Amino acid sequence: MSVDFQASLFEGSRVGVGPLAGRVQRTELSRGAWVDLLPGWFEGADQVFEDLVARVPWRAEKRPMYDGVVDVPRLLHTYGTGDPLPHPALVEAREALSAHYAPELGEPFVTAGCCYYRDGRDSVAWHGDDLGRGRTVDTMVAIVSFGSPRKLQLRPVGGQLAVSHALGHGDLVVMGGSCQRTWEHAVPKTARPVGPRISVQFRPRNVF
Ligand SMILES: O=C(O)CCC(=O)C(=O)O
Ligand SMILES: [Fe+2]
Repeated sequence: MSVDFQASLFEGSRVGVGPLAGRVQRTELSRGAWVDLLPGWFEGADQVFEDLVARVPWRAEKRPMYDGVVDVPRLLHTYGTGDPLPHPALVEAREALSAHYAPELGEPFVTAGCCYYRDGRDSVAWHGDDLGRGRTVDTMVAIVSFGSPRKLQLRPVGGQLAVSHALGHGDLVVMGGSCQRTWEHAVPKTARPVGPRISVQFRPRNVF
């Protein structure tokens, strides 16, 4: 096999992220919250999706509800600070996000939460990522989406649904400013026949 042929093979199957600067579109919400969007940030998102399905040690969680326990309707795994990530493209993504947002955020993204929505019955209810510092200070949560598009909805705390983004294959969304404490987000269930979706959320230290 010639070197040229090998190079063209690699070119056609590049997996990784594109540039962020000048491409991310910011929408100011109210109360000091904002959302950045970059559709199609990932190249080779198909391959990343396949690899994540196979490599992430997905687990089902249960949580207490009334006098019993119910299944959390999605599969999960969180990579903590320093844990090796399951795909080099995720390392590339985390480094690119940390570099791009450093002037505003002042610290790197360090954890990667992974969620696997198997079909339209899997979902996450309205919440803010406010169990850690997100409850009291401005921060950022960057989400990359793979697989079937699903809606990410946003509303001000105590208010009506205000923003809905169909997050597609390889898309980036970053929630910033006061978003985790003044706004809530959700991925609603859908009766439409949808395929599986994986979401990877990059967060700074002690944001979850
Ligand atoms: O699936 C998503 O994009 C959102 C997940 C989310 O909000 C969370 O896990 O905190
Ligand atoms: Fe969240």
